[in-house]
Amino acid sequence: MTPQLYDSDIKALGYVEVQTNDMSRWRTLALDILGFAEGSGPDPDSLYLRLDERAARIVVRPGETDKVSVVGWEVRDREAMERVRTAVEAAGVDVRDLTAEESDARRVEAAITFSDPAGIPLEVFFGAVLDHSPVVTPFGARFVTGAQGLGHVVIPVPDQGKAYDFYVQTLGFLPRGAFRLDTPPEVGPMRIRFFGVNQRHHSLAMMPAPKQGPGLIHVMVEVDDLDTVGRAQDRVVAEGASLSSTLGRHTNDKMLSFYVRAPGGWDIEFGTDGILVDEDQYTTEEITADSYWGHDWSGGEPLAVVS
Ligand SMILES: Cc1ccc(O)c(O)c1CC[C@@H]1C(=O)CC[C@]2(C)C(=O)CC[C@@H]12
Ligand SMILES: [Fe+2]
Repeated sequence: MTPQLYDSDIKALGYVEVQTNDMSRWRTLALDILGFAEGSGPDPDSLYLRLDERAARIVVRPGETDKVSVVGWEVRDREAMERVRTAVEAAGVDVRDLTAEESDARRVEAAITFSDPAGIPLEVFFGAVLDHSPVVTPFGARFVTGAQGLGHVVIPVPDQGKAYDFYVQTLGFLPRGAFRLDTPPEVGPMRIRFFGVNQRHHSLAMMPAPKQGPGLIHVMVEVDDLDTVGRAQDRVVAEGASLSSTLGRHTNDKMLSFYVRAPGGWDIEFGTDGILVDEDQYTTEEITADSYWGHDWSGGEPLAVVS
C-alpha cells in the first residue's frame, strides 16, 4: 500500500473547549443524553469529557456567555509545532506560548496559541497526556477517534477567502470539497467548504456567516455503531433536548448523523459510518445536496449565527 502523504504538520483535531453560562444543562446533555464519559481535570468547576484515552477531548467551563474558547489542533512533536509557529508568524499573526501551568492544565506537553482570521482562538499542541483508566461511557458508546482525531468543527467565517488562505496556505489543511448554498442570485454563490488533515473526510468546515454568536456551527463526534446513534437520539427526544436535525446521511463523508442543540445556539452532530479518504486518489468535488436522505432541520431552532 502506498503511504498517505500530507503536507500539513497538523495531524488531527485534538480537543475543543467551550464556555457556557448553563453548566447544568451541559452536564445533562453531555453525560445523560449523549453519553460521554466524565473525566477529571484541574478546574473543579469545569466539565471534562472523555471519548478515549486522552484526559479530555471536550472541556466545558463556566463563563458569562456561550462560545467556543479554544479549538486545539494536534501536531507530531515540538519540531512540528515550531514549524507551525514560523508559518503563522510569517502570515503576520501573533503567536503566544502556553505557560507551563496552562499546558499542564490542558494536559499537553506544550502548545502555542493564536487566533484564526475569524477570531477563533486556536491552540497547536503536542504530547497529549493520557488517562489509562477505562473509558466507561454511561450507555456503552465507543467513539471513533485515533488517527482521525476528535471529529470535526464547523465554524462561521465572515471572510471565507481570508479563512481559506490561512487554513490552507499557512496551516496546510487540505481542501475536501464544497457544498453550494442556496442563495439569491444577487448575493452571489456561497459555499460551505470542507478541509481535512487525515483520513477523516473533514476535520474542519467553514460556513460564510456574519461575525456574531458563539463562533461555532457544530462539533461532530463519531461512534462505531448505528444503534449507539439511534439510542442517543431516543434520549434527546425523551429528555426534551432540542433536535436540530433528524437522522440523515451526508453525501460527502457519508456520515449517518443527527444534530442536537447545545447551550449557546450551536449543535453537536452525533454520527457513525463516516468514510476514510484515500488522499492518493482524492480530488475535490462539489456536492449539490447535503444529504442522501433525512437531515430535516425544519423542527429545530435556528442557529445563533443566522438568527
Ligand atoms: C453538508 C454537510 C456535510 C457533512 C457534514 O458533516 C455537515 O455538517 C454538512 C453541513 C450541514 C449544514 C450545517 O451544519 C448547518 C445548517 C446547514 C447549512 C443547512 O441548512 C443544510 C446543511 C447544513
Ligand atoms: Fe458536520
